[in-house]
Amino acid sequence: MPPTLNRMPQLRLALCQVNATVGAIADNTDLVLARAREAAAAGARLVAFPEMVLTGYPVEDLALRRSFQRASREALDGLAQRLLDDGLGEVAVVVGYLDIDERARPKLGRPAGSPENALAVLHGGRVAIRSAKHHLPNYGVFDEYRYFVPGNVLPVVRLHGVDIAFAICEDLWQDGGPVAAARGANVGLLVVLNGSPYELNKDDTRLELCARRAAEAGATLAYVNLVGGQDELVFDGDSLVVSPTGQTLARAPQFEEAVLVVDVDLPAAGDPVDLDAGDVTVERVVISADPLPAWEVDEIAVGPRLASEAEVYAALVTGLRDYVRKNGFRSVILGLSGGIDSALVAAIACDAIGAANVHGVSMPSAYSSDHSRSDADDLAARTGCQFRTVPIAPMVDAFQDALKLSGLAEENLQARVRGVTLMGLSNAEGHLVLATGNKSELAAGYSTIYGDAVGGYAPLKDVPKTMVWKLSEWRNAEAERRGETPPIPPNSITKPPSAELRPGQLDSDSLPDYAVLDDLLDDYIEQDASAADLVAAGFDQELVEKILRLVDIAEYKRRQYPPGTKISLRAFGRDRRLPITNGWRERVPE
Ligand SMILES: Nc1ncnc2c1ncn2[C@@H]1O[C@H](COP(=O)(O)OP(=O)(O)OC[C@H]2O[C@@H]([n+]3cccc(C(=O)O)c3)[C@H](O)[C@@H]2O)[C@@H](O)[C@H]1O
Ligand SMILES: Nc1ncnc2c1ncn2[C@@H]1O[C@H](COP(=O)(O)OP(=O)(O)OP(=O)(O)O)[C@@H](O)[C@H]1O
Ligand SMILES: NC(=O)CC[C@H](N)C(=O)O
Repeated sequence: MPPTLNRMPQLRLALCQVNATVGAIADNTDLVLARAREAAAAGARLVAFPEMVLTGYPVEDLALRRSFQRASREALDGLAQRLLDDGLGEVAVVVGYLDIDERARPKLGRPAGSPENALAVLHGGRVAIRSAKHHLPNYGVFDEYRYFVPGNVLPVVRLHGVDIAFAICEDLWQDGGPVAAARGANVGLLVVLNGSPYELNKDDTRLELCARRAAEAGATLAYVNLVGGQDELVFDGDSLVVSPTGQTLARAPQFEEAVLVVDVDLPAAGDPVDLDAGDVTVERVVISADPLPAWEVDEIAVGPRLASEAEVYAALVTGLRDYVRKNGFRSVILGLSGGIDSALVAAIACDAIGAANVHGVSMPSAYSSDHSRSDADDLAARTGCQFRTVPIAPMVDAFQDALKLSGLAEENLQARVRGVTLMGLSNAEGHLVLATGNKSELAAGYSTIYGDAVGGYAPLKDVPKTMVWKLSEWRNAEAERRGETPPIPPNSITKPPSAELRPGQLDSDSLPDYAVLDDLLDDYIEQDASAADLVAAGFDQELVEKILRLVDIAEYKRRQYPPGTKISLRAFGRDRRLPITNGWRERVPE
């Protein structure tokens, strides 16, 4: 860094969007150390990691275990020492971790020793300052009041002549608290550690939020987020830096690990002032008061944004890849019906873990069409996945001889024999079974429980059927653009959907057109619209009553369905918790 004329103090900061694994404290600590080394080698003086990076996020009830709390604290102290031992003692490193509040909190009804969602700034081999998250999210997928006690300290560090405040994720989303206190404390930089899960278009919301909060704090805002999958959640990274005037100074790629190194000009720290901090206590520590010699700041580095389909597809690939990898699997298996759902799941799986590790099984029954076999065959040829055929008619016949089922019971037998077949092959060969159902089917209960609903992970669980078609078309077009073979057979995209459980069966025999169904479901599930709202919005009353009833009575199926990647504002699972035993039915008033 050649010295030039200094106007404002400068700082090179690094935002490390890393893929931590929940519970794997030792591995996460190694990961932090490796990325901190990389950032320091690139000249960074402040290196920031996401929320609870040492434990992974969200830790759920692991937060309540004393042994886990202690391990997190020990990892923090060990990390401070290892940074020093590695010659990084002069670099300030901020990490999120699980801590313990030693005070009793009688007003909250919490004893001494309650868990905290905390951050610590490490410098010179020790913890320079620490604090706990103020605002605990308790909506959607979050349950933080169940675990944590809130903090009330805004930590401010003077580093190379700049005052820097730190906060954690939800602290940014709520008015007041740390952001307002940062303004009162007259800081030049606000660093926010995040564990913010992906939802479609959330990157736009975050950018707008960061710009607004930077203006409110009167400070440059650095936002660092996790990346990678954790059960039903996917973290998309999207770390960024915005100036107090709302200019995006840097932005990391989505769904990839990255160390975003950014040079920022920041106002020199003045005498400490703590105006109007409300309920927040400002704690200050000086690490280094003198500014660094100035240098030419790097150009603005703003990574390109993904279009909607590309973004959702990347989320689904990331979610599946990390579920497979983090749970110790190497391969997956799924039934290939020649239909669009199983074709898209296969394409996602091939992109996630490689076609050689994806095992497709065609399981024709007496009612299977010729195209169900030829389209499945075509998919295997296009993707290069492993492929075999297991005819199920003899097994179905054996059950039928013993049980003499008829109607729906007989139809569902085929789906159940396929479930048994896939689970048998999973047990024997060690593959994770993928369920292929989409959000529209799951909403309407249109799947056979313990049949095609068996599996360990369900990639399309939060993807409505109309989006299944869009993603398939996008993935094929993307292949064409890259000069590759489109993975999904065009016939699977264009043919009418059918469960093929009886001759000539079509989804449209039981369900309305998927475009209408998805619109209605979006209003009912994502917006909590009532039956009256839906009729007022123009949906046919009979259809509204039929579909809402189907959705309500299928809650038991959803509870038993495998986990799958969340991509929407309200995914089935933690985002939408309804009683199974439920006497409430939505009706249009007379
Ligand atoms: N509240 C409750 N709590 C716990 N269990 C409950 C329950 N209500 C019913 N059940 C159980 O659930 C059973 C009924 O559920 P289930 O056996 O699934 O059967 P069911 O929902 O009646 O039928 C499956 C439907 O899904 C369609 N399907 C099947 C396969 C694939 C596809 C596709 O396109 O992908 C569509 C099929 O055409 C049919 O319309 C009952 O026999 C009972 O044992
Ligand atoms: N003949 C078959 N061979 C292999 N698997 C099958 C077969 N039929 C159904 N399945 C499995 O059961 C799932 C449910 O498929 P089904 O054909 O009943 O309706 P779907 O929801 O339209 O799915 P798809 O679009 O994949 O056909 C399929 O995705 C597939 O995994
Ligand atoms: N971990 C958190 O506090 C996340 C909450 C926040 N509203 C988000 O989704 O980004």
